Amino acid sequence: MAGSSHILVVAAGRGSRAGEGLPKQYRSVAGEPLLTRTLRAMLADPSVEGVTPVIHPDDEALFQQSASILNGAGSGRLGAPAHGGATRQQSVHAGLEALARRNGPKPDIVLIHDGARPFSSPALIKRAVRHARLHGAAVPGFLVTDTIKQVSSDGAVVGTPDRRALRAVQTPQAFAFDLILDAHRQASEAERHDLTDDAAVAEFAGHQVFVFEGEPENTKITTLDDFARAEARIQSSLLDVRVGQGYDVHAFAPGDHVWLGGIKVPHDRTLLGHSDADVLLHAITDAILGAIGDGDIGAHFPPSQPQWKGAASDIFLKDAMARVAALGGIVAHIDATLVCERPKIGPHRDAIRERIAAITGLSIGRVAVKATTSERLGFTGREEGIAALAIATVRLPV
Ligand SMILES: Nc1ccn([C@@H]2O[C@H](COP(=O)(O)OP(=O)(O)OP(=O)(O)O)[C@@H](O)[C@H]2O)c(=O)n1
Ligand SMILES: C[C@](O)(CO)[C@H](O)COP(=O)(O)O
Repeated sequence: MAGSSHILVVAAGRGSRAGEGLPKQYRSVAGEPLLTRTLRAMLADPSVEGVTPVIHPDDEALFQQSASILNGAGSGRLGAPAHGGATRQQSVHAGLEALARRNGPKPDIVLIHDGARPFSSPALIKRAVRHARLHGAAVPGFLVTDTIKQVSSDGAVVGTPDRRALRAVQTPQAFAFDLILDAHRQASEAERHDLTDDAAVAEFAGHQVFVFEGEPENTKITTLDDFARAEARIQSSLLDVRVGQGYDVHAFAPGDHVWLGGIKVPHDRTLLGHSDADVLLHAITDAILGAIGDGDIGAHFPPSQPQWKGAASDIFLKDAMARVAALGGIVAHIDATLVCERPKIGPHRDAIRERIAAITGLSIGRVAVKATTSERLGFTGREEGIAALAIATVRLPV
């Protein structure tokens, strides 16, 4: 019987070659943090029992934000993050030790993947697991098509290896768990911290490593140019543009605040209805679901189910975002209008936009929130309730 497999995603680096700013794994690529994309790719194969991220201790909040966008999309199999070290090798070792300390059985197979490689396919994960079972230590690679030169420090060519014997290797690298944990322990005890991949760690410990077919598209995002290429690649595949609309109404009742766009707004009444009655988030959620033809908020979160009573509505919006991401798409833009006499929305507009941007992972320039009165006409004019309308633009792969 096949045993269990687990994936370690190392994401504790500082991204120094990608220039200043956030660590590269938390920067946005086509509207989503790079690490969110990588984690989703790793969670895509349901036969993998779990995915453990290895992060820098300073990045807890950034990590939680990136992981929260996954919502659904296999995220139940995302484990608590381990803390990495000063080099990739030390981060992998720390992650393996964290897995070894876990309660319960250890995985038979562990795949070790760079957080900076968001483009791996589920087929590559399956191939990696299969070859690890076959050989104990296996890495994805492909023939090099350029001639490779060995050079001395002054740039003088000192050799031209036969390229037929060369392979460019990538991740996920796949191993029997005990083999690679022991190899990392040996390298660490020998104070070898300069090994640039886990195959080299296994080789150091005397194991035979095999190469299986990798994916040229499975590139690593290392420099700013790589970010530009990744962005262009994702954007150019998203040519199926959809527009969805959402509309929602909630009635006023006695109370002292309303939830609008994930912000608690003081008011002399409250809103009644599904969850926390956040009429704005409900309309936006329905607009996104409409764009992908996937029902509406009530179909996925029936008001008859007691767990949604009083629930914070960001859950529903994150779920809709995850449904778009699961189709390989992005939400390009949200435009929403609140219709009410009171409370006045202007003073809260920026906070609401920021909150929606944080929930969705969109930049604030892609979130518009407007408000209007209905000139004292109709139920909103009589201050019996608030209405919200929203439009979402979604881009999906063709
Ligand atoms: N101390 C480190 C260094 C790297 N990594 C991870 O290993 C992967 C491959 O490393 P690289 O692309 O070199 O990332 P950085 O080390 O962040 O980049 P740089 O070398 O430019 O600083 C990345 O997902 C990175 O986060 C890690 O977990 N811990
Ligand atoms: C592990 C790796 O991605 C295989 O190609 C590569 O060695 C990582 O190198 P980095 O300098 O840590 O990015």
